[in-house]
Amino acid sequence: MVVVHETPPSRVLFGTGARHAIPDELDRLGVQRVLVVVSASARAAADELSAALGERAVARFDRPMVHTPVTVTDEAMAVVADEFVDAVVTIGGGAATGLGKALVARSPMPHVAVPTTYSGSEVTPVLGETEEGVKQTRRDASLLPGTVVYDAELTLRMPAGLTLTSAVNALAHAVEALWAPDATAVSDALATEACDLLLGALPRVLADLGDVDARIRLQQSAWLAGTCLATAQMGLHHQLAHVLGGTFDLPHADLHTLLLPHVLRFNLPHAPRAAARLTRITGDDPAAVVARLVASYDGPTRLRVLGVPEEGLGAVAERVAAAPYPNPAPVEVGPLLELLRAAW
Ligand SMILES: NC(=O)C1=CN([C@@H]2O[C@H](COP(=O)(O)OP(=O)(O)OC[C@H]3O[C@@H](n4cnc5c(N)ncnc54)[C@H](O)[C@@H]3O)[C@@H](O)[C@H]2O)C=CC1
Ligand SMILES: O=C(O)/C=C\C(=O)CC(=O)O
Repeated sequence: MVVVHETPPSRVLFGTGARHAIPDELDRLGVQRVLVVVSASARAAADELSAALGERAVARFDRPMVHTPVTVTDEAMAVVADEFVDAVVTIGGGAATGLGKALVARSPMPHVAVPTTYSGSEVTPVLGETEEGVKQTRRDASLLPGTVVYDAELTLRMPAGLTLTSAVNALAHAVEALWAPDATAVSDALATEACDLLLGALPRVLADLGDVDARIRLQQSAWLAGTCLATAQMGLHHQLAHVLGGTFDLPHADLHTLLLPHVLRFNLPHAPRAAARLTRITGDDPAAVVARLVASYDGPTRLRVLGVPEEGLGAVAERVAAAPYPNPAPVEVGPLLELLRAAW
């Protein structure tokens, strides 16, 4: 069998204070009319950037939304057109990055992504968009942000809950790369290092949210994990997150966090290589370790608490089983419904 490994070409500026290099990066790109897309949490960083850019910061859009609803993208596209925007800088979580990608898909232009969570979207050519409650996810090289700026100083105020769930979102990217049918020596190496680094750094950060060194390590693991998502195919875990998230408009990272132990339990008996690596890293049953980690920091553990109606689970199982993402365990309605009921 021949597997194809592609390394997506992103340029990464990494380091505390890296955000101050954004104006020079925009000079390098030769752009003049910049739209700043910003999550509510990153207003101060956007103000700082706008002041540094002066007249080049022609517009700001501050309402990116999780799961990238096309109605919100349409609003932002009107700003792109009205202001003759020729580049977008996104500062914030995966919702801001996703909106940047959706704009680039409609109006090709340079995208500088400045992530403030661990979603990893900034290094992937993946975009999920939601229209009328249905989330469609696609992959295209043109969606990958050209420049990524990782500045751990922008993550120091991330609360414990988001730190935990966003890091587990990253962990899920690495875990699924380990059992992906197109895993390669490179994706295995990235995924193994991502899991090891992340599981070491996360308890340190949760013990001291302002520990810059541990935050840097978490950001490095998110970068590695995002790169796994960029190169290897997603499986059942991401598919469940996308179908549930799009259908019930749920918080993305919370959903990943509560699903991961269940999907690990479901898949690991069918994925011996991934099981061996994860057992070596965790020193225990990987599903139990992740479940304990989430529970001990009061993370989300029940779909019903997120607001998913029990009677909606059957339709989710049927939709996923009708067109499953590639997955080591067979994806059939009955076992899937059991998994969902356990998570509910
Ligand atoms: N295409 C891809 O490769 C990927 C896409 N995604 C997408 O990204 C979105 C989820 O992104 P997330 O980052 O989980 O959440 P998010 O972008 O929705 O942010 C969640 C909340 O956290 C706040 N926030 C962000 N950074 C913060 C910080 N440093 N301190 C305090 N608050 C902060 C935001 O303002 C928001 O209220 C979903 O739409 C998901 O589908 C997620 C992973 C990969
Ligand atoms: O589920 C994830 O973390 C990875 C991919 C997506 O979320 C797709 C997207 O909404 O951009």
